[in-house]
Amino acid sequence: MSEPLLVIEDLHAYYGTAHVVEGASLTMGAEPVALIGRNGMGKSTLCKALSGTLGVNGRTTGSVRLDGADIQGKAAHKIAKAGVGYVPQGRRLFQSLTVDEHLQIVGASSKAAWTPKRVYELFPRLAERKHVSGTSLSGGEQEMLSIGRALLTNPKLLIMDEPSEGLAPTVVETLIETIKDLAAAGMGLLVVEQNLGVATALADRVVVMVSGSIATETTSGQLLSDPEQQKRYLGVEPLAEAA
Ligand SMILES: Nc1ncnc2c1ncn2[C@@H]1O[C@H](COP(=O)(O)OP(=O)(O)OP(=O)(O)O)[C@@H](O)[C@H]1O
Repeated sequence: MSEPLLVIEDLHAYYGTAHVVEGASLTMGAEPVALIGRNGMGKSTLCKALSGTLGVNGRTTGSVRLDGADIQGKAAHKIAKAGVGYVPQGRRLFQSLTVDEHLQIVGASSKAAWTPKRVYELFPRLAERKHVSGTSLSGGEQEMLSIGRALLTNPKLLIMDEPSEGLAPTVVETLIETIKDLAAAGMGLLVVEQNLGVATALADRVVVMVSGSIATETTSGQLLSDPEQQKRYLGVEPLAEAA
């Protein structure tokens, strides 16, 4: 039997003395998983811990395996090389770099599955804005660039932190279709989403983070049909049409 795509066991993450992820465990295959939870529960910190981007004060313990390879506590570039693509919350682009420079600095091999050319085919809008500074793009274009940059590392697993944040509904719809296509082509997807509509459109399996660990899980169908669950897990008022 082959190993599951991602196995997280008793993962802890700290910023200095702040203990934020407190024993998170999750096993997932290539099927998309949405990670939800109220504000401050540690979702972004878990994403950072998995991608090696906690920063200078960050520290992790526990076990994280990607396709059987130990990636816990490794440097970000090694984790990327092992097959984790990370699209951070807020996109993290550079004002001093153009769209094209953002893609070129990844240093993707011209023989790799994902090249800048293929990213431009996926997002023609980026091709039109090739020479524009990363931070001059619209929110949707910035998200495309952040995704494109992550794809250039040819990930087996794409971790996305709040991809729909701050985007107009029509832009979100297009984005959902693109992300679904990537997942349908076999890329694993772990997506943090506070937007219930987006989370449930992207994944059937929904895991819930409470106080630094994965407390429970549900399905999109159950979540959408149960306003109580929505309130409990997300701390938001239920979707009007879900009642
Ligand atoms: N760099 C940091 N240093 C110290 N504490 C931090 C740091 N970043 C986040 N935290 C704390 O860790 C906790 C979890 O934050 P995190 O951003 O992971 O939660 P979240 O579930 O993603 O929340 P949100 O939905 O609001 O983004 C919060 O109490 C936050 O204040």
